[in-house]
Amino acid sequence: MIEIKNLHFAYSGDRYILEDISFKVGRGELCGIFGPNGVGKSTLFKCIIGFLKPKIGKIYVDGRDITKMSIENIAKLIAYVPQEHRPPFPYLVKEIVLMGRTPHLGGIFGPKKIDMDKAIEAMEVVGISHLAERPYTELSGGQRQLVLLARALAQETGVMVLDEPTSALDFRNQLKIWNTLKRLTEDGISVVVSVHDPNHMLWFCDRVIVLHRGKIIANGKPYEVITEDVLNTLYGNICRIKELDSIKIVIPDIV
Ligand SMILES: Nc1ncnc2c1ncn2[C@@H]1O[C@H](COP(=O)(O)OP(=O)(O)OP(=O)(O)O)[C@@H](O)[C@H]1O
Repeated sequence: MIEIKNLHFAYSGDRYILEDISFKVGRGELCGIFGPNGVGKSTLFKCIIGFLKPKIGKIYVDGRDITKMSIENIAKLIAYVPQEHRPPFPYLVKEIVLMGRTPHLGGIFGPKKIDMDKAIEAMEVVGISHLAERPYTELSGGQRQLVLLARALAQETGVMVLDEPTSALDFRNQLKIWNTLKRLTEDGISVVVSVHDPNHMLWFCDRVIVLHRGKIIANGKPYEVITEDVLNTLYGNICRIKELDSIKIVIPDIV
């Protein structure tokens, strides 16, 4: 469970990118963070994982204030899938996934069999076992996204934060990732994810937080939160919401 209280963040001076951000993500909840380019989603995620320090506010994971914790200790509680990651060295895929085990390794002894097994299992879940011996730097953007998800799975944390994890994926892999995230929530993991497609918010998330100009303008169940009014506020009048077999679907105005 993660709780953000009154978070304010500025890269410089007091020009706040994020202002008065407060929300909770319960155990086993899949929470979408939704908002236009540049609204502050990645910035929020970097605050949550301790890469950036909020000017004001607190972030609690299972009641522990992570704004006071080291990055190493935060990594035992939260796994992060960044938008993009380019390592300077052509590590093999299996080595990148094994890096997810780093917070669990004891001192100088390095990975044990259990760490290897967890990395292999994570690659199987994501469907990338066949890439294990390939250099990460030679993969396509979508394949790299899957590797980063496997690395996060291997980390075995109670909270996962994913920044646009499906942006480079084909249709089948997008659905696979959403199914994987759903399954994780069934195991009690809290998942926070940013995605640009409002339909994905409607169809897959339990809760949606909508950001506009650095503030939360809506927080609740996707069917209540993703409305034509909210989409108009974010993007102007470019789409409509229809219902098909009682499933809501956002349709662009040009169709
Ligand atoms: N290192 C930085 N220094 C100064 N400003 C930054 C920095 N990183 C991001 N910003 C600014 O902070 C704002 C929020 O950026 P952020 O990357 O968090 O947005 P986002 O919602 O994740 O966008 P996108 O959907 O395009 O990924 C933007 O105006 C961006 O220009």
